[in-house]
Amino acid sequence: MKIALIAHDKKKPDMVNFTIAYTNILKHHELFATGTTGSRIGEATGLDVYRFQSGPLGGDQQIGAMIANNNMDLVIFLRDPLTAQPHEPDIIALMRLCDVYQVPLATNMGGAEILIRALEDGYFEWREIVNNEQ
Ligand SMILES: O=C(CO)COP(=O)(O)O
Repeated sequence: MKIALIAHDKKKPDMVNFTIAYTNILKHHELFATGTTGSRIGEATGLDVYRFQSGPLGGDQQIGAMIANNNMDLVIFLRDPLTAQPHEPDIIALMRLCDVYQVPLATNMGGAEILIRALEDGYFEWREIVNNEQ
């Protein structure tokens, strides 16, 4: 599965801890991230992560483009709900595209835990059907 990992600055420690905890699951999948999040994950876990631009420089939009091509199976986006982001329109657009294409999206750690366990337990097999229909 193709998984996008994104975290706002105050949530990056949580994302690092999450990816350390679930390295054994994540290593079986294709990982994509916005620039700084991807660096932090790579340094902490050694996982192979394709890095797009940093979020404020267009990284959310690049991941959005993958979603629009139905080329992303899961998005884990640890958002900071308490800090204004200069690129808020890009963030909203990314989440909207997840809704357009029925891509599972977690925006906090609670959802991320559930989705990663669902992935491990095979609940994402329906995505293969979607992907094979393309
Ligand atoms: O701003 C972001 C998502 O909106 C994240 O970008 P970085 O991973 O480059 O910090």
